[in-house]
Amino acid sequence: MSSYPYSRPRRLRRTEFFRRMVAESQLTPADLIYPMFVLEGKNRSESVPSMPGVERLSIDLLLRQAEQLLALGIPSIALFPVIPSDLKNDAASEAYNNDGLAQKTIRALKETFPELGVMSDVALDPFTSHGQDGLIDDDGYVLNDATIEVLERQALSHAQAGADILGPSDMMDGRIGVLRETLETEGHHNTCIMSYAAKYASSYYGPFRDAVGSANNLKGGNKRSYQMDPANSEEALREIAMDIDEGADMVMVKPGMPYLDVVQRCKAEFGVPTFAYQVSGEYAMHHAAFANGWLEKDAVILESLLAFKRAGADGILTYFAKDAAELLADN
Ligand SMILES: NCC(=O)CCC(=O)O
Ligand SMILES: [Mg+2]
Repeated sequence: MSSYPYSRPRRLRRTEFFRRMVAESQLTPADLIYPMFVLEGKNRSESVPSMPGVERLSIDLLLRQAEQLLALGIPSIALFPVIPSDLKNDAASEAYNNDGLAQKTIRALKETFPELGVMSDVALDPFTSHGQDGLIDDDGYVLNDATIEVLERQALSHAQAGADILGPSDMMDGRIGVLRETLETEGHHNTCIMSYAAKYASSYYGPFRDAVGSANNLKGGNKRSYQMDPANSEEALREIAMDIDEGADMVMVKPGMPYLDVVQRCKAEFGVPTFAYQVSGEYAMHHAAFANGWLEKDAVILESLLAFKRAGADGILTYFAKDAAELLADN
């Protein structure tokens, strides 16, 4: 490499056409997955105060939104059901109800918009009375293998409903292998798994728990006995390696921006389709700054998402998906 004055990096920054010619990463609507919250009923929408612009929608309204997302070029949504408390119990039995809210929504989406990818959440926290992602023993410890048996039934019901992608977000050990095996045995060879492979016990999930109404159930409890310690990244690579080995088609790191180092290491080490989840707390803090006029909304949304691409992510789950796709269409 030659040095100054022969080399002047600013030459390639002088005009927009130069900057575009040498840009190393690009953000497109195809990189975005939009998480959506669905509730029972008709013509119902509820806002989530800690997530401005995010709404819980009944199936009819969700379908209308889905149409807009398709028009914007967003390839897939991630679906999260909001379950009324009288359907929650310690066994999470509503999770595998074939006529449950998630299952009904998946069917409606796939019937109406077969060209829109639907990813379902495989985890028990929306369905347990205690808000943990699994079954618990008398001490409140989340049981690994007993939980997997319920996840298996839940996953199968989602696959039968037509989900394109299962997103196990629970962090039980070994669940990817069990789910893959069940899918194969039951003839769902083409149902994909995007594993929440490195999901951290993060404090950035608060607004999501407001959105699905599990914050109260959790009663100040935490998920540190199964989700990862924010201190660790070697362990993340081991977790990801295990999930790939067990049959995950795609892997995810979560949260997003505070964990971009993990995203980068994952992509560099394994070269598999790698996704990151820009979680509710990241969305909320951006919005708080926008509302105060402290950050410029449009530019910061796009910069925050481009950062994931630069780190090596193939796609981003983000509540900004619609905003970003609209901005990209305008550009
Ligand atoms: N299993 C899905 C989540 O926990 C989402 C978290 C968030 O957006 O904060
Ligand atoms: Mg694991």
